[in-house]
Amino acid sequence: MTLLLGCIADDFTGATDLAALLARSGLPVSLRIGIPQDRRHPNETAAFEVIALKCRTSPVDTAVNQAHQALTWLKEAGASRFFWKYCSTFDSTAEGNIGPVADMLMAETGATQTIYCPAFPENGRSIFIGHLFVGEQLLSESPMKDHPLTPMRDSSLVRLLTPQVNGAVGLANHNIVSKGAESLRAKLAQLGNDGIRHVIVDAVSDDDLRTIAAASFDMPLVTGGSAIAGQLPQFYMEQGLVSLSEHRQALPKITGGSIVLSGSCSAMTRKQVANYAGKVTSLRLDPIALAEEGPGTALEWLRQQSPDAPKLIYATAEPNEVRQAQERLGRDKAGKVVEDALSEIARTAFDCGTRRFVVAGGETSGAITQTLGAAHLTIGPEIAPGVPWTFTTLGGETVALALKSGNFGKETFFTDAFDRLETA
Ligand SMILES: Nc1ncnc2c1ncn2[C@@H]1O[C@H](COP(=O)(O)OP(=O)(O)O)[C@@H](O)[C@H]1O
Ligand SMILES: O=C(O)[C@@H](O)C(=O)COP(=O)(O)O
Repeated sequence: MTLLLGCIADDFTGATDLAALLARSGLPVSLRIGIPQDRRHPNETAAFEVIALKCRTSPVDTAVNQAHQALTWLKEAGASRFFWKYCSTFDSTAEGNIGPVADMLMAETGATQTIYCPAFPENGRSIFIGHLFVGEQLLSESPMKDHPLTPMRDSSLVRLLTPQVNGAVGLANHNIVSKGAESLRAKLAQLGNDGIRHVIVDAVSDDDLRTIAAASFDMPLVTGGSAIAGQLPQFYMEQGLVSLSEHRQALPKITGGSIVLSGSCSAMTRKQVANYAGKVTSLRLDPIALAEEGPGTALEWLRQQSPDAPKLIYATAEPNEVRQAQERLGRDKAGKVVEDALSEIARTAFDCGTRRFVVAGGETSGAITQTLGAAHLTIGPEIAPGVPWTFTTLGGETVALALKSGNFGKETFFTDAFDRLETA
């Protein structure tokens, strides 16, 4: 099939989010974990190929290098348009690799200008006059200010992006976008004439995103959240680049035990963990104990549980508890001991017969998915906006895997997830 858009995502929950929104078009989406080792002939690709990297918190050189390898694979597979997916809350370390990756992708794809649009109105992320809001709060006043790895303390996307890119950053604000695609195209052209290659674009609604997609679908490179990507397929169809085929893949029925593993400390995950902990057997992990003793106690606990009983294992904690762990261990080590422990727990759960996994947290999902050895995910039904069930094969067994972004889903998400799988 013609590969319409080659996509690179900076984390795994972001990749499944992107895949879910592209899949709403009814066109085939393929999600590959890490840089694929095999080459693909253009006939063997889906309309949308997503490559999931785990580079959100990586140093610039590492992220640029990985994204370059992903781009090379996508080009060889036949892509001529590309999408760079980062978080709808623009998560980035102080050093920041969103801009450097975009600069590299522009150079390699011949893009003279690109847009930055992380807005995801369905999940409460909007951009107004270049400022990112989470619900009704500015990003810097939202719980994202306390993120364990990427605390976001500024809401101005222009200010956040400027030190990360070569050249100035422009803004196409809501007054422009609300006047329609021609107005936006004219603004982009004017900024381009002024030498501005990086443009933040405001969006507060799906209508705005449709306007932005209408003005940018033919750019070699578009960057942003999943929601702007989700608007692109209709324009490819309108251009006659692809048409909907009747063929829909049947989804597998998965039985076998279930587990929720949470390393996310995001505000919504904290509520979801509290909700689910009241319903199933659960175990809480302490990063300091993990650093001193390893995950042996948790693995033993897991082996003692009935394989069929639903269970929850989590390191999810309040911001002050995260701070304490980070003061004792350092930010990176605290994150890593939790990610390593949850990964080992996931592997043991699989060995004990677990076949339905829900993982909360982007970094956590990356660590667990890599440890389980998943290489290719098929996209299933959406549980909540941006969180689909996915299916993969591990050791000859089909496994259902839902990778939940920290702040996505309702309070009852974990129960919703297993209910959704029953009715899929
Ligand atoms: N109690 C804790 N103390 C310190 N760090 C933690 C704790 N629990 C989880 N972490 C780390 O916090 C990070 C959360 O990031 P992530 O998994 O991406 O979640 P989210 O999607 O909510 O951002 C991970 O590196 C995880 O290992
Ligand atoms: O764009 C989004 O918000 C998500 O797709 C995403 O990337 C979330 O990241 P985590 O909260 O780290 O899971």
